Amino acid sequence: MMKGLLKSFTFALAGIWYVVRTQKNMKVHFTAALLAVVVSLFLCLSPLEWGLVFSAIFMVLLTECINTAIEAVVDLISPKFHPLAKIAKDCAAGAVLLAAVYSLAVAGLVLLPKVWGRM
Ligand SMILES: Nc1ncnc2c1ncn2[C@@H]1O[C@H](COP(=O)(O)OP(=O)(O)OP(=O)(O)O)[C@@H](O)[C@H]1O
Repeated sequence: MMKGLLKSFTFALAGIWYVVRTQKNMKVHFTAALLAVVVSLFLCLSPLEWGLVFSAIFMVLLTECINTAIEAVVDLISPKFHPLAKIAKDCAAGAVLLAAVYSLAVAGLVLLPKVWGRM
């Protein structure tokens, strides 16, 4: 049981590492996440505000992982142009965009006013 769990965990980490290695957007997301955490540490956020910041960070990272998974499956099943393949890839990319907009909203509503207040 523990062995199976450890195996699944290793596969999941390999998946995340694949996304980091191959997707330039993921590198950008990780850099932005790190920056957001460092800035947040200086701003003495409340638990709720930390929750919003982490929800934004994880939303972006997990949608990028799902987007990469969908792209891989689509490329496997439909290497040639197909309207349904286009829908699948465009919708997956749309999910990442929505998550990015959410994270910008959190940055604008939670972090920016605090940074502004310290100037
Ligand atoms: N097999 C396909 N059939 C139809 N449209 C496709 C197909 N593959 C890609 N597309 C279209 O091209 C767009 C870009 O696809 P692509 O696979 O290059 O993804 P990407 O967003 O550039 O991601 P990445 O750079 O991470 O590979 C898709 O959003 C889709 O509109």
